[in-house]
Amino acid sequence: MNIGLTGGIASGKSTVSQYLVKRGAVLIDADVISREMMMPGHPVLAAVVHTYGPSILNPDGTLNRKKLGGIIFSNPQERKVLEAITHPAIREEMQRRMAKFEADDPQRLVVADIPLLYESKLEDLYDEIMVVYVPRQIQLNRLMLRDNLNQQEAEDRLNAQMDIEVKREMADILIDNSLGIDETERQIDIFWRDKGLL
Ligand SMILES: CC(C)(COP(=O)(O)OP(=O)(O)OC[C@H]1O[C@@H](n2cnc3c(N)ncnc32)[C@H](O)[C@@H]1O)[C@@H](O)C(=O)NCCC(=O)NCCS
Ligand SMILES: Nc1ncnc2c1ncn2[C@@H]1O[C@H](COP(=O)(O)OP(=O)(O)OP(=O)(O)O)[C@@H](O)[C@H]1O
Repeated sequence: MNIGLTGGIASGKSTVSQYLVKRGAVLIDADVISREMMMPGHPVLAAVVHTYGPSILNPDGTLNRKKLGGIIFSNPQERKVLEAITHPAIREEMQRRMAKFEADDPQRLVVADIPLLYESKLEDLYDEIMVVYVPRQIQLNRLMLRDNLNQQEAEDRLNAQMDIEVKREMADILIDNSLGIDETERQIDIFWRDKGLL
C-alpha cells in the first residue's frame, strides 16, 4: 500500500516520515527531489535561471535558496511561475519512483512526503492521505526556531499554503504532532497496527 504524507510547513512531516521509515516503510520525499532538481547542471535549475536571471545563483553556481525563497514567498504570482517550472518535473519523478518501489516490494508501505499535496490536488494518486497536524501558532513557533526566520518571513511561508485546519478536515489519517514526539510515535504505532503492516 502507499500513503501520501502531508501537513503544513514545519508541522512535522519529516519527523513522522523518519519514524515510518524506522518501522519499515520506504520514503519518497518531494523536497529532496526538488533539491536534486536545483543542483548545478540540472535542466530544471537551468529553466529557473532562464526565468529569474543569473543573479539568483551564488558565486559558486549553486542556487541562492534564501533569495529565491524571498521572491516567491512574498509574491503569489512569482510562486506560480516557479511552480509551473518545478512541479511537473517533481511529480513525474515521484510517480516513477513510487511505481518502482511498488513493483519491487508490494508488501512494503510506500510513503510519499509532499508538502503541497492538497494544493496540487494529488489526492487521487495515493491510497490514503496522512496529515501531520499542529495548530498554526505551534507551526509558526517551530518554523521560526528551526529556520531562524522572523515573524513576517514565517507568516509569508504559512500563508503560501492552504490553511492547516482545512487539511486537517480533509485527512484520511490524522496525526496530531502538537505534543511530544513519544505521543506522535504512539499514534503512528496505532496506524501501523490497524493497517496490519509488518
Ligand atoms: C523556493 C525554495 C528555493 C526555498 O528553499 P528553502 O531551502 O528556503 O526551503 P525548502 O526547499 O527546504 O522548503 C521548505 C518548505 O517550504 C514549503 N514550500 C516550498 N515551496 C513552496 C511553494 N511553492 N508553495 C508553498 N510552500 C512551499 C514546503 O512546505 C517545503 O517543505 C524551494 O522551496 C523551492 O525550490 N521551491 C520550489 C519547489 C517546490 O514547490 N517545492 C515544494 C515541495 S514539492
Ligand atoms: N512533537 C514535537 N515536539 C517538538 N518539536 C517538534 C516535534 N515534531 C517536530 N518538531 C520540530 O519542529 C520542526 C519542524 O519539524 P519537521 O522538520 O519534521 O517538519 P516538516 O513538516 O517536515 O517541515 P517542512 O515542511 O519544512 O519540510 C523541527 O525543528 C522539529 O525538530
